Amino acid sequence: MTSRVVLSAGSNIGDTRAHLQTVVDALGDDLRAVSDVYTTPPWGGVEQDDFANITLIADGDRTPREWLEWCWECERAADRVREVRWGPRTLDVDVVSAEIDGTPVLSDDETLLLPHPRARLRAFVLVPWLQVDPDARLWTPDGVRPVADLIADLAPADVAGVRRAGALT
Ligand SMILES: Nc1ncnc2c1ncn2[C@@H]1O[C@H](COP(=O)(O)OP(=O)(O)OP(=O)(O)O)[C@@H](O)[C@H]1O
Ligand SMILES: Nc1nc2c(c(=O)[nH]1)N=C(CO)CN2
Repeated sequence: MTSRVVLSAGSNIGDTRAHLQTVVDALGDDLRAVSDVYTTPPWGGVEQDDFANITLIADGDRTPREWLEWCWECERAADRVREVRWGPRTLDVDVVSAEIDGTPVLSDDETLLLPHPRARLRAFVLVPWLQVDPDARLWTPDGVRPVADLIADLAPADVAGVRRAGALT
C-alpha cells in the first residue's frame, strides 16, 4: 500500500540537528519535502529547553501503522527514553496525517490517532508544514481546514515563537 504522510520531528536533548537529520536519512527516497529547522519554545507546560522541530512529507509503501512503527524505530535509534509526558527527549517523531489515494485516513484508535489530534494546536508543526506546502490542508472535527487558517487561529505569540533556524544540510 502506498501512502503519503506528514511527519513532525522534534528534539531538545543532545545534538538536536543531528537527531533530526537521522529522520531525513532514514526516509531516503521516500522523502518528498522537509522544512527548515525551527527553534520552538516548549509546548505543553513542562519547563525545559527549546526544541528544534521539522515537518516532513513522505510517500512510501507503508500502511499508516507501519509509518507509526517506523517513527518508533527512529526514536529508538536516538535512544529515546519515555519519561515525562510532553517532556524533554532526544527525538520524537509523530504521524501528523496520512492519505491514501488523496483521501485522509481517519483513526480513533488511541495507539494511532489520525490526524494527530493536537497537531492543529501546535505552531511547531503547522508553521514548518506551511513552509513546505503552502496549500496544506488538515482534516479537523470542523471539516478540512487550510493549515494557513489553523495558524491564524493560534495565539500570535505562539506563532511568533516558532523561529526559522536554517536548513538541515
Ligand atoms: N498520530 C500519532 N503519531 C504518533 N503517536 C501516536 C499517534 N496517535 C497516537 N499515538 C500514540 O501516542 C503514544 C505516545 O506517543 P509519544 O510518547 O510520542 O507522545 P508525546 O509526543 O509525549 O505526546 P503527543 O502525542 O501529544 O505528541 C504512542 O504510544 C502512540 O501509540
Ligand atoms: N516546541 C515543542 N514542544 C514540544 C514538542 C516539540 O516537538 N516541540 N514535543 C513534545 C512532545 O510531546 C512536547 N512539547
